[in-house]
Amino acid sequence: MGLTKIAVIGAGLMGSGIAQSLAMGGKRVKLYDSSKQSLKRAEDSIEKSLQRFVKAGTMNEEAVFTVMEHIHPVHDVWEAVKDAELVIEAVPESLSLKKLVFEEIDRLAPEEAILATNTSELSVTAIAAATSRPDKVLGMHWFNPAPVMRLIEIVQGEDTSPETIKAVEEVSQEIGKETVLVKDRQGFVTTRALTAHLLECIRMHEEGVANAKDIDKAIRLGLNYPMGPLELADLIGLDTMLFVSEGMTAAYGDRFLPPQSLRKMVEAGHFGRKTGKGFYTYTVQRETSKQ
Ligand SMILES: CCCCCCCCCCCCC[C@H](O)CC(=O)SCCNC(=O)CCNC(=O)[C@H](O)C(C)(C)COP(=O)(O)OP(=O)(O)OC[C@H]1O[C@@H](n2cnc3c(N)ncnc32)[C@H](O)[C@@H]1OP(=O)(O)O
Ligand SMILES: NC(=O)c1ccc[n+]([C@@H]2O[C@H](COP(=O)([O-])OP(=O)(O)OC[C@H]3O[C@@H](n4cnc5c(N)ncnc54)[C@H](O)[C@@H]3O)[C@@H](O)[C@H]2O)c1
Repeated sequence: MGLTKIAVIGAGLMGSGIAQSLAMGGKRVKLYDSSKQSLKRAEDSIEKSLQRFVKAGTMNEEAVFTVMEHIHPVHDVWEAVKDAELVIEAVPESLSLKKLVFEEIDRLAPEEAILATNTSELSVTAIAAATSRPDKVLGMHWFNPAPVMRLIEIVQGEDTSPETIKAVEEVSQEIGKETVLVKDRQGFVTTRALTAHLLECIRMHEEGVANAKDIDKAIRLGLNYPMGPLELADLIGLDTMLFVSEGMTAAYGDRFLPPQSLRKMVEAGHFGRKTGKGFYTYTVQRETSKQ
Protein backbone atom coordinates (compact mmCIF):
# COMPACT_ATOMS: atom_id res chain seq x y z
CA MET A 1 0.00 0.00 0.00
CA GLY A 2 1.48 3.34 -1.04
CA LEU A 3 0.79 6.73 0.47
CA THR A 4 -1.95 6.40 3.11
CA LYS A 5 -1.94 9.60 5.21
CA ILE A 6 -3.28 12.38 3.00
CA ALA A 7 -4.29 15.99 3.67
CA VAL A 8 -6.69 17.94 1.43
CA ILE A 9 -6.45 21.74 1.64
CA GLY A 10 -9.65 23.43 0.46
CA ALA A 11 -12.95 21.64 1.11
CA GLY A 12 -15.09 23.18 -1.64
CA LEU A 13 -16.64 21.55 -4.67
CA MET A 14 -13.48 19.61 -5.54
CA GLY A 15 -11.74 19.24 -2.17
CA SER A 16 -14.78 17.55 -0.65
CA GLY A 17 -15.05 15.16 -3.62
CA ILE A 18 -11.32 14.44 -3.53
CA ALA A 19 -11.44 13.67 0.20
CA GLN A 20 -14.41 11.38 -0.38
CA SER A 21 -12.70 9.56 -3.27
CA LEU A 22 -9.56 8.98 -1.20
CA ALA A 23 -11.53 7.74 1.81
CA MET A 24 -13.59 5.43 -0.43
CA GLY A 25 -10.21 4.00 -1.49
CA GLY A 26 -9.24 3.31 2.11
CA LYS A 27 -6.98 6.34 2.65
CA ARG A 28 -6.97 8.33 5.90
CA VAL A 29 -7.81 11.93 5.01
CA LYS A 30 -7.55 15.16 6.96
CA LEU A 31 -9.70 17.84 5.32
CA TYR A 32 -8.97 21.50 6.02
CA ASP A 33 -10.62 24.71 4.84
CA SER A 34 -10.02 28.31 5.93
CA SER A 35 -13.80 28.65 6.17
CA LYS A 36 -15.58 26.66 8.90
CA GLN A 37 -18.80 27.02 6.89
CA SER A 38 -17.16 25.40 3.86
CA LEU A 39 -15.92 22.54 6.03
CA LYS A 40 -19.45 21.92 7.34
CA ARG A 41 -20.86 22.15 3.81
CA ALA A 42 -18.25 19.62 2.68
CA GLU A 43 -19.32 17.09 5.29
CA ASP A 44 -22.95 17.47 4.19
CA SER A 45 -22.13 17.10 0.48
CA ILE A 46 -19.97 14.02 1.13
CA GLU A 47 -22.83 12.41 3.08
CA LYS A 48 -25.25 13.27 0.23
CA SER A 49 -22.90 11.86 -2.40
CA LEU A 50 -22.38 8.63 -0.46
CA GLN A 51 -26.15 8.20 -0.19
CA ARG A 52 -26.26 8.31 -4.02
CA PHE A 53 -23.94 5.28 -4.04
CA VAL A 54 -26.24 3.57 -1.49
CA LYS A 55 -29.28 4.40 -3.66
CA ALA A 56 -27.39 3.04 -6.68
CA GLY A 57 -26.79 -0.19 -4.74
CA THR A 58 -22.99 0.07 -4.91
CA MET A 59 -22.51 0.83 -1.20
CA ASN A 60 -24.23 -0.11 2.08
CA GLU A 61 -24.62 1.97 5.24
CA GLU A 62 -21.72 0.18 6.92
CA ALA A 63 -19.40 1.18 4.06
CA VAL A 64 -20.69 4.76 4.32
CA PHE A 65 -19.82 4.78 8.03
CA THR A 66 -16.31 3.45 7.28
CA VAL A 67 -15.71 6.11 4.63
CA MET A 68 -16.85 8.90 6.94
CA GLU A 69 -14.59 7.45 9.66
CA HIS A 70 -11.64 7.90 7.26
CA ILE A 71 -12.33 11.63 6.77
CA HIS A 72 -11.16 13.91 9.61
CA PRO A 73 -12.22 17.56 9.17
CA VAL A 74 -9.71 19.88 10.90
CA HIS A 75 -9.78 23.62 11.61
CA ASP A 76 -6.04 24.16 11.57
CA VAL A 77 -3.67 23.74 8.61
CA TRP A 78 -0.82 22.48 10.86
CA GLU A 79 -3.13 19.78 12.24
CA ALA A 80 -3.99 18.85 8.66
CA VAL A 81 -0.49 18.45 7.24
CA LYS A 82 1.78 17.67 10.23
CA ASP A 83 1.97 13.94 9.49
CA ALA A 84 0.85 13.87 5.87
CA GLU A 85 2.62 11.77 3.22
CA LEU A 86 0.68 13.57 0.46
CA VAL A 87 -0.96 17.02 0.57
CA ILE A 88 -3.51 17.89 -2.15
CA GLU A 89 -4.41 21.54 -2.59
CA ALA A 90 -7.86 22.51 -3.93
CA VAL A 91 -8.23 26.23 -3.17
CA PRO A 92 -9.60 28.71 -5.77
CA GLU A 93 -7.90 29.03 -9.16
CA SER A 94 -5.60 31.92 -8.31
CA LEU A 95 -1.84 31.55 -8.81
CA SER A 96 -1.01 34.04 -6.08
CA LEU A 97 -3.27 32.28 -3.59
CA LYS A 98 -1.93 28.84 -4.52
CA LYS A 99 1.66 30.07 -4.10
CA LEU A 100 0.83 31.38 -0.61
CA VAL A 101 -0.79 28.07 0.33
CA PHE A 102 2.18 26.07 -1.00
CA GLU A 103 4.66 28.30 0.86
CA GLU A 104 2.73 27.57 4.07
CA ILE A 105 2.31 23.81 3.61
CA ASP A 106 5.98 23.55 2.54
CA ARG A 107 6.92 24.99 5.95
CA LEU A 108 4.54 22.79 7.93
CA ALA A 109 4.42 19.38 6.20
CA PRO A 110 7.06 16.66 6.76
CA GLU A 111 10.03 17.25 4.44
CA GLU A 112 9.42 13.98 2.55
CA ALA A 113 5.74 14.76 1.90
CA ILE A 114 4.57 15.16 -1.70
CA LEU A 115 2.61 18.36 -2.44
CA ALA A 116 0.02 18.21 -5.26
CA THR A 117 -2.14 20.94 -6.75
CA ASN A 118 -5.60 20.34 -8.26
CA THR A 119 -5.25 23.40 -10.49
CA SER A 120 -7.24 23.27 -13.73
CA GLU A 121 -4.62 25.07 -15.84
CA LEU A 122 -2.14 27.14 -13.84
CA SER A 123 1.63 26.63 -13.98
CA VAL A 124 2.64 23.72 -11.73
CA THR A 125 6.26 24.86 -12.12
CA ALA A 126 5.43 28.33 -10.78
CA ILE A 127 3.56 26.81 -7.82
CA ALA A 128 6.48 24.43 -7.14
CA ALA A 129 8.92 27.35 -7.19
CA ALA A 130 7.13 28.74 -4.12
CA THR A 131 8.41 25.72 -2.13
CA SER A 132 11.78 24.31 -1.03
CA ARG A 133 10.88 20.92 -2.61
CA PRO A 134 10.04 21.43 -6.33
CA ASP A 135 11.03 17.79 -6.96
CA LYS A 136 8.12 16.71 -4.73
CA VAL A 137 5.50 19.02 -6.30
CA LEU A 138 3.19 18.05 -9.20
CA GLY A 139 -0.27 18.61 -10.62
CA MET A 140 -2.92 16.06 -9.58
CA HIS A 141 -5.86 17.26 -11.68
CA TRP A 142 -9.14 15.63 -10.60
CA PHE A 143 -12.48 15.92 -12.39
CA ASN A 144 -15.91 16.99 -11.17
CA PRO A 145 -17.68 15.13 -9.57
CA ALA A 146 -14.48 13.55 -8.21
CA PRO A 147 -16.14 10.45 -6.66
CA VAL A 148 -17.53 9.48 -10.08
CA MET A 149 -15.01 10.68 -12.67
CA ARG A 150 -12.36 8.04 -13.43
CA LEU A 151 -9.36 10.17 -14.48
CA ILE A 152 -6.57 11.94 -12.65
CA GLU A 153 -4.41 14.04 -14.98
CA ILE A 154 -0.88 14.09 -13.55
CA VAL A 155 1.09 17.21 -14.51
CA GLN A 156 4.88 17.08 -14.36
CA GLY A 157 6.49 20.35 -13.32
CA GLU A 158 9.94 21.27 -14.65
CA ASP A 159 11.59 19.77 -11.52
CA THR A 160 9.11 17.04 -10.53
CA SER A 161 11.06 13.82 -9.87
CA PRO A 162 10.14 10.44 -11.41
CA GLU A 163 9.73 9.04 -7.87
CA THR A 164 7.09 11.67 -7.09
CA ILE A 165 5.18 10.86 -10.26
CA LYS A 166 5.35 7.12 -9.57
CA ALA A 167 4.07 7.54 -6.00
CA VAL A 168 1.07 9.62 -7.14
CA GLU A 169 0.31 7.24 -10.01
CA GLU A 170 0.27 4.42 -7.44
CA VAL A 171 -2.05 6.16 -4.99
CA SER A 172 -4.38 7.13 -7.86
CA GLN A 173 -4.58 3.53 -9.05
CA GLU A 174 -5.02 2.23 -5.48
CA ILE A 175 -8.24 4.27 -5.14
CA GLY A 176 -9.52 3.03 -8.51
CA LYS A 177 -8.64 5.98 -10.76
CA GLU A 178 -6.81 5.92 -14.11
CA THR A 179 -4.00 8.37 -14.80
CA VAL A 180 -2.40 10.17 -17.72
CA LEU A 181 0.91 12.03 -17.54
CA VAL A 182 1.13 15.45 -19.26
CA LYS A 183 3.66 18.26 -19.53
CA ASP A 184 3.22 21.49 -17.59
CA ARG A 185 1.70 23.58 -20.40
CA GLN A 186 -1.22 25.99 -19.66
CA GLY A 187 -4.44 23.99 -19.61
CA PHE A 188 -2.66 20.65 -19.80
CA VAL A 189 -4.73 18.35 -22.10
CA THR A 190 -8.24 18.28 -20.63
CA THR A 191 -8.78 21.92 -19.73
CA ARG A 192 -7.39 23.17 -23.04
CA ALA A 193 -9.77 20.89 -24.96
CA LEU A 194 -12.75 21.60 -22.72
CA THR A 195 -12.16 25.35 -22.80
CA ALA A 196 -12.39 25.42 -26.59
CA HIS A 197 -15.66 23.48 -26.44
CA LEU A 198 -17.30 25.46 -23.62
CA LEU A 199 -16.17 28.80 -25.01
CA GLU A 200 -17.89 28.30 -28.34
CA CYS A 201 -21.06 27.05 -26.65
CA ILE A 202 -21.21 30.08 -24.36
CA ARG A 203 -20.58 32.37 -27.34
CA MET A 204 -23.45 30.66 -29.23
CA HIS A 205 -25.69 31.25 -26.21
CA GLU A 206 -24.57 34.89 -26.08
CA GLU A 207 -25.26 35.34 -29.82
CA GLY A 208 -28.72 33.81 -29.38
CA VAL A 209 -28.08 30.94 -31.80
CA ALA A 210 -30.32 28.84 -29.52
CA ASN A 211 -31.52 28.94 -25.90
CA ALA A 212 -29.58 27.22 -23.11
CA LYS A 213 -31.84 24.16 -22.99
CA ASP A 214 -31.56 23.55 -26.75
CA ILE A 215 -27.79 24.08 -26.84
CA ASP A 216 -27.41 21.51 -24.05
CA LYS A 217 -29.87 19.09 -25.66
CA ALA A 218 -28.13 19.40 -29.03
CA ILE A 219 -24.71 18.56 -27.60
CA ARG A 220 -26.01 15.84 -25.24
CA LEU A 221 -28.11 13.99 -27.83
CA GLY A 222 -26.33 15.03 -31.04
CA LEU A 223 -22.75 14.48 -29.87
CA ASN A 224 -23.55 11.98 -27.09
CA TYR A 225 -21.87 14.03 -24.36
CA PRO A 226 -23.03 12.96 -20.86
CA MET A 227 -23.94 16.57 -20.08
CA GLY A 228 -24.73 19.71 -22.04
CA PRO A 229 -22.01 22.43 -22.00
CA LEU A 230 -24.04 25.05 -20.11
CA GLU A 231 -25.25 22.66 -17.42
CA LEU A 232 -21.63 21.51 -17.15
CA ALA A 233 -20.49 25.12 -16.79
CA ASP A 234 -22.99 25.57 -13.94
CA LEU A 235 -21.63 22.37 -12.33
CA ILE A 236 -17.97 23.46 -12.63
CA GLY A 237 -18.78 26.96 -11.31
CA LEU A 238 -18.82 30.09 -13.47
CA ASP A 239 -16.29 31.72 -11.13
CA THR A 240 -13.83 28.90 -11.80
CA MET A 241 -14.65 29.11 -15.50
CA LEU A 242 -13.79 32.81 -15.55
CA PHE A 243 -10.53 32.24 -13.63
CA VAL A 244 -9.57 29.52 -16.11
CA SER A 245 -10.52 31.58 -19.14
CA GLU A 246 -8.35 34.48 -17.95
CA GLY A 247 -5.43 32.12 -17.32
CA MET A 248 -5.78 30.53 -20.76
CA THR A 249 -6.03 33.96 -22.42
CA ALA A 250 -2.78 35.02 -20.74
CA ALA A 251 -1.08 31.98 -22.27
CA TYR A 252 -2.75 31.61 -25.67
CA GLY A 253 -4.16 35.04 -26.50
CA ASP A 254 -7.62 36.16 -27.54
CA ARG A 255 -9.02 32.80 -28.63
CA PHE A 256 -9.86 32.06 -24.98
CA LEU A 257 -11.20 35.52 -24.03
CA PRO A 258 -14.23 35.17 -21.76
CA PRO A 259 -17.53 36.30 -23.32
CA GLN A 260 -19.02 39.40 -21.67
CA SER A 261 -22.09 37.38 -20.66
CA LEU A 262 -19.99 35.06 -18.51
CA ARG A 263 -18.18 37.94 -16.85
CA LYS A 264 -21.51 39.68 -16.09
CA MET A 265 -22.95 36.53 -14.50
CA VAL A 266 -19.88 36.17 -12.27
CA GLU A 267 -19.95 39.90 -11.39
CA ALA A 268 -23.60 39.42 -10.38
CA GLY A 269 -22.57 36.54 -8.09
CA HIS A 270 -24.29 33.92 -10.25
CA PHE A 271 -21.76 31.05 -10.19
CA GLY A 272 -24.10 28.23 -11.19
CA ARG A 273 -25.14 25.29 -8.98
CA LYS A 274 -23.08 26.52 -6.03
CA THR A 275 -25.01 29.80 -5.76
CA GLY A 276 -28.32 28.49 -7.09
CA LYS A 277 -28.21 30.49 -10.32
CA GLY A 278 -26.09 30.42 -13.48
CA PHE A 279 -27.29 29.48 -16.95
CA TYR A 280 -30.10 27.75 -15.06
CA THR A 281 -31.87 28.40 -11.75
CA TYR A 282 -31.58 25.62 -9.19
CA THR A 283 -34.12 24.85 -6.48
CA VAL A 284 -34.18 21.91 -4.04
CA GLN A 285 -36.84 19.96 -6.01
CA ARG A 286 -35.76 20.56 -9.60
CA GLU A 287 -33.82 22.86 -11.87
CA THR A 288 -35.70 25.27 -14.15
CA SER A 289 -34.17 26.62 -17.32
CA LYS A 290 -33.49 30.32 -17.69
CA GLN A 291 -34.17 30.94 -21.39
C1 LIG B 1 -14.99 31.97 -21.32
C2 LIG B 1 -15.64 31.26 -20.43
C3 LIG B 1 -16.05 29.85 -20.74
C4 LIG B 1 -15.01 28.95 -21.28
C5 LIG B 1 -13.66 29.17 -20.72
C6 LIG B 1 -13.44 28.47 -19.45
C7 LIG B 1 -13.66 26.98 -19.59
C8 LIG B 1 -13.07 26.29 -18.42
C9 LIG B 1 -13.21 24.81 -18.57
C10 LIG B 1 -12.43 24.09 -17.50
C11 LIG B 1 -12.88 24.43 -16.11
C12 LIG B 1 -12.27 23.52 -15.11
C13 LIG B 1 -12.33 22.09 -15.54
C14 LIG B 1 -11.83 21.21 -14.43
O1 LIG B 1 -10.50 21.50 -14.09
C15 LIG B 1 -11.89 19.73 -14.82
C16 LIG B 1 -13.29 19.21 -14.80
O2 LIG B 1 -13.84 18.82 -13.80
S1 LIG B 1 -14.09 19.24 -16.33
C17 LIG B 1 -15.65 18.53 -15.95
C18 LIG B 1 -15.56 17.02 -15.94
N1 LIG B 1 -16.86 16.44 -15.61
C19 LIG B 1 -17.78 16.21 -16.55
O3 LIG B 1 -17.57 16.41 -17.72
C20 LIG B 1 -19.10 15.69 -16.03
C21 LIG B 1 -19.98 15.23 -17.17
N2 LIG B 1 -21.23 14.69 -16.60
C22 LIG B 1 -21.30 13.40 -16.22
O4 LIG B 1 -20.40 12.60 -16.30
C23 LIG B 1 -22.62 12.98 -15.63
O5 LIG B 1 -23.61 13.92 -16.03
C24 LIG B 1 -22.63 12.88 -14.09
C25 LIG B 1 -22.12 14.18 -13.49
C26 LIG B 1 -21.78 11.71 -13.67
C27 LIG B 1 -24.03 12.66 -13.63
O6 LIG B 1 -24.49 11.52 -14.32
P1 LIG B 1 -25.93 11.52 -14.97
O7 LIG B 1 -26.19 10.21 -15.59
O8 LIG B 1 -26.07 12.72 -15.82
O9 LIG B 1 -26.85 11.72 -13.75
P2 LIG B 1 -27.11 10.73 -12.58
O10 LIG B 1 -27.54 11.62 -11.48
O11 LIG B 1 -27.98 9.62 -13.06
O12 LIG B 1 -25.69 10.10 -12.15
C28 LIG B 1 -25.18 8.98 -12.87
C29 LIG B 1 -24.54 8.10 -11.90
O13 LIG B 1 -23.49 8.77 -11.21
C30 LIG B 1 -23.81 8.88 -9.84
N3 LIG B 1 -23.45 10.20 -9.40
C31 LIG B 1 -23.62 11.35 -10.08
N4 LIG B 1 -23.12 12.36 -9.38
C32 LIG B 1 -22.66 11.83 -8.21
C33 LIG B 1 -22.03 12.35 -7.05
N5 LIG B 1 -21.75 13.64 -6.95
N6 LIG B 1 -21.70 11.49 -6.06
C34 LIG B 1 -21.97 10.19 -6.16
N7 LIG B 1 -22.55 9.61 -7.23
C35 LIG B 1 -22.89 10.45 -8.23
C36 LIG B 1 -25.31 8.66 -9.73
O14 LIG B 1 -25.62 8.11 -8.48
C37 LIG B 1 -25.53 7.66 -10.83
O15 LIG B 1 -25.11 6.37 -10.37
P3 LIG B 1 -25.77 5.07 -11.03
O16 LIG B 1 -27.20 5.13 -10.57
O17 LIG B 1 -25.65 5.28 -12.54
O18 LIG B 1 -24.97 3.93 -10.49
N1 LIG C 1 -14.93 23.15 -10.17
C1 LIG C 1 -14.48 22.20 -10.95
O1 LIG C 1 -15.23 21.55 -11.73
C2 LIG C 1 -13.01 21.86 -10.89
C3 LIG C 1 -12.56 20.64 -11.41
C4 LIG C 1 -11.20 20.32 -11.32
C5 LIG C 1 -10.31 21.20 -10.74
N2 LIG C 1 -10.78 22.36 -10.23
C6 LIG C 1 -9.81 23.24 -9.55
O2 LIG C 1 -9.86 22.94 -8.15
C7 LIG C 1 -9.59 24.12 -7.39
C8 LIG C 1 -10.75 24.37 -6.45
O3 LIG C 1 -11.90 24.57 -7.24
P1 LIG C 1 -13.36 24.38 -6.58
O4 LIG C 1 -14.33 24.40 -7.71
O5 LIG C 1 -13.35 23.25 -5.64
O6 LIG C 1 -13.47 25.77 -5.78
P2 LIG C 1 -14.44 26.12 -4.55
O7 LIG C 1 -14.55 27.61 -4.56
O8 LIG C 1 -15.66 25.27 -4.60
O9 LIG C 1 -13.60 25.64 -3.26
C9 LIG C 1 -12.43 26.31 -2.86
C10 LIG C 1 -12.34 26.17 -1.34
O10 LIG C 1 -11.08 26.67 -0.91
C11 LIG C 1 -11.28 27.32 0.33
N3 LIG C 1 -10.13 28.21 0.55
C12 LIG C 1 -9.90 29.43 0.01
N4 LIG C 1 -8.70 29.91 0.46
C13 LIG C 1 -8.18 28.93 1.27
C14 LIG C 1 -6.98 28.81 2.02
N5 LIG C 1 -6.07 29.79 2.01
N6 LIG C 1 -6.76 27.68 2.74
C15 LIG C 1 -7.70 26.70 2.75
N7 LIG C 1 -8.87 26.75 2.07
C16 LIG C 1 -9.09 27.85 1.34
C17 LIG C 1 -12.61 28.04 0.18
O11 LIG C 1 -13.15 28.34 1.44
C18 LIG C 1 -13.40 27.00 -0.59
O12 LIG C 1 -14.14 26.15 0.28
C19 LIG C 1 -9.34 25.23 -8.40
O13 LIG C 1 -7.97 25.30 -8.66
C20 LIG C 1 -10.10 24.71 -9.63
O14 LIG C 1 -9.59 25.24 -10.86
C21 LIG C 1 -12.10 22.74 -10.27
